[in-house]
Amino acid sequence: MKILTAAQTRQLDQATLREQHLLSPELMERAATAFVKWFSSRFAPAEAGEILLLCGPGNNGGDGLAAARLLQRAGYRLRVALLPTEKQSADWQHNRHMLPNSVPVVEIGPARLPKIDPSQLVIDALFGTGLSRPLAGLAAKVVQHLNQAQARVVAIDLPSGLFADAPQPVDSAVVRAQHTVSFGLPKLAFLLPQNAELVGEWQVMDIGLSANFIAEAVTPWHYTDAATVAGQLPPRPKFSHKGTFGHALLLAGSRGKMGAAVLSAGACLRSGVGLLTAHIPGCGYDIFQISQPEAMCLTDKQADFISELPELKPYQAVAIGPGLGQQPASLAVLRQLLKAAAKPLDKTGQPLPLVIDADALNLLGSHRALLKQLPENTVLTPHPKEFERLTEPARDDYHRLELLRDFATEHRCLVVLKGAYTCLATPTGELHFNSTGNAGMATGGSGDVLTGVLLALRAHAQLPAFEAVRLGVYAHGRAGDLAAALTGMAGLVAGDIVRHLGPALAEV
Ligand SMILES: NC(=O)C1=CN([C@@H]2O[C@H](COP(=O)(O)OP(=O)(O)OC[C@H]3O[C@@H](n4cnc5c(N)ncnc54)[C@H](OP(=O)(O)O)[C@@H]3O)[C@@H](O)[C@H]2O)[C@@H](O)CC1
Ligand SMILES: Nc1ncnc2c1ncn2[C@@H]1O[C@H](COP(=O)(O)OP(=O)(O)O)[C@@H](O)[C@H]1O
Ligand SMILES: [K+]
Repeated sequence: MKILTAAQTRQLDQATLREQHLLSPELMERAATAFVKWFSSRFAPAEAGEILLLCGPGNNGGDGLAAARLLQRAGYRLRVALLPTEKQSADWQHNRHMLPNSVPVVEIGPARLPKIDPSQLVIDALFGTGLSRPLAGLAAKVVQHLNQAQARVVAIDLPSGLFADAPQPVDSAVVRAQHTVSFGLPKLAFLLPQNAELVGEWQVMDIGLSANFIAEAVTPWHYTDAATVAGQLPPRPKFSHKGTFGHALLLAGSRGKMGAAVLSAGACLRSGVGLLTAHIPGCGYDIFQISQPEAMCLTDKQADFISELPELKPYQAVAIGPGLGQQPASLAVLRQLLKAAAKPLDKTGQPLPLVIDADALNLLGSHRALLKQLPENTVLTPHPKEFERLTEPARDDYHRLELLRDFATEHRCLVVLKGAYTCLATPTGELHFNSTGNAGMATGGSGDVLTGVLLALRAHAQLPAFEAVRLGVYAHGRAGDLAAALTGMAGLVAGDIVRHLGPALAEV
């Protein structure tokens, strides 16, 4: 699914009107109907009490007025407060005329702010994608008044004052919504941690916008949902054997962190790899062999950390990093690996697929000259702190996306910036946000599991690099969701994600 800018969203509305021979009030009616469908599925009229609808001057306000009419017809009680302006949009005026007189309407003024009860439901239809500058004056005052009231707020399309696709100055007035009900496609703003408390829980409703326009729209931003990855995992042919699905090598673990190696290995095995060999420090031999009997195991001459790189010929992909530690000898192994992987090992002429995680990323961050040696399409899986060590501190989440895009294009690699909407950056500068996963996965070892999943999928001969990583990130989050449905979020541990990888991959 694509994510468009606010400007493209307006063009999309226009393209839809042209293509479907609609009048613009008809499209607004679709939006309002979709909003009311969501609203009535969440709040029964009796539970909603008297709703306050705050209405701005543009089409977002127009959506609000149309929704007010439909809500009243559906048995809800509401009053409307209008933000005064010199001009209102044509569709706003149309819906103002359509609003029955039985809905009380008042005009807001500097000395006439609407009374808002903390227990009240408020619908925010002040501003949407047409916001052209940060809110000031009376509009800002209304938003601050609303936020102070601590009422439950449902925003139409966007919390008012929030830009759909760009940061706003700190301290600017933005509605804090508990729910945001948007139309057509998700907005970039919904996916960034800095906006979480403004957007709340969000939902996108289908209003039949032009599929042709969306297909042709050029955007770096994408959203990976179930439809994106459906059918992407190649089926296992009847006569396949363990050699068909690749032999993966995992370099992981150190004293006290053998669990990372065990979790990664388990995830790799549960993600369909044909064979897995782990190279681990001597101290981990019993731990590893007992907990992962399906994997083969090579032990390092060092007891507590990894200091040797095994012969790479047998392997179709290598992952390094989970629980590795940052010993100089392990850094030397990473150096050798980058050098060896860059030289094509087989007749395809492709470099050996690598997945680099955790301490291997920290080693790259403290020896940045090594970044120049990353083979093309290497997968890096930093969380925001690890990413900062590879680049620089970001001013905000939007700046972090810029740094991410620049990093992936400069080093021609696939960077998985982990988080609530994990963002995969590609060598061509695309950013793919993942839709699956939950806060239960914010627990030690979840990232090690992801490394194992990606290792298995990069070892799969029939999966191109980008598709493998996008699919792996999606399946990892989906496994977390399936696990949390059983354990609850607080009770979820990384091993639960491993146990649900099978069903998650079976779904796609
Ligand atoms: N087109 C369609 O058919 C559909 C559209 N849809 C709906 O339309 C919404 C977009 O509508 P929109 O483009 O009219 O913009 P909207 O967000 O209402 O605000 C624009 C108004 O606010 C003003 N304004 C801006 N910034 C301001 C500020 N800081 N402080 C004060 N004023 C400010 C601006 O004035 P100006 O910038 O010209 O000064 C203008 O008057 C979209 O979010 C969705 O809800 C759906 O119904 C689907 C079908
Ligand atoms: N709030 C969240 N919502 C969705 N996924 C999350 C959330 N928090 C963490 N995750 C996922 O869990 C994993 C955590 O990785 P990481 O921070 O490396 O953990 P660890 O180092 O303990 O293994 C990432 O894949 C991340 O996307
Ligand atoms: K709004």
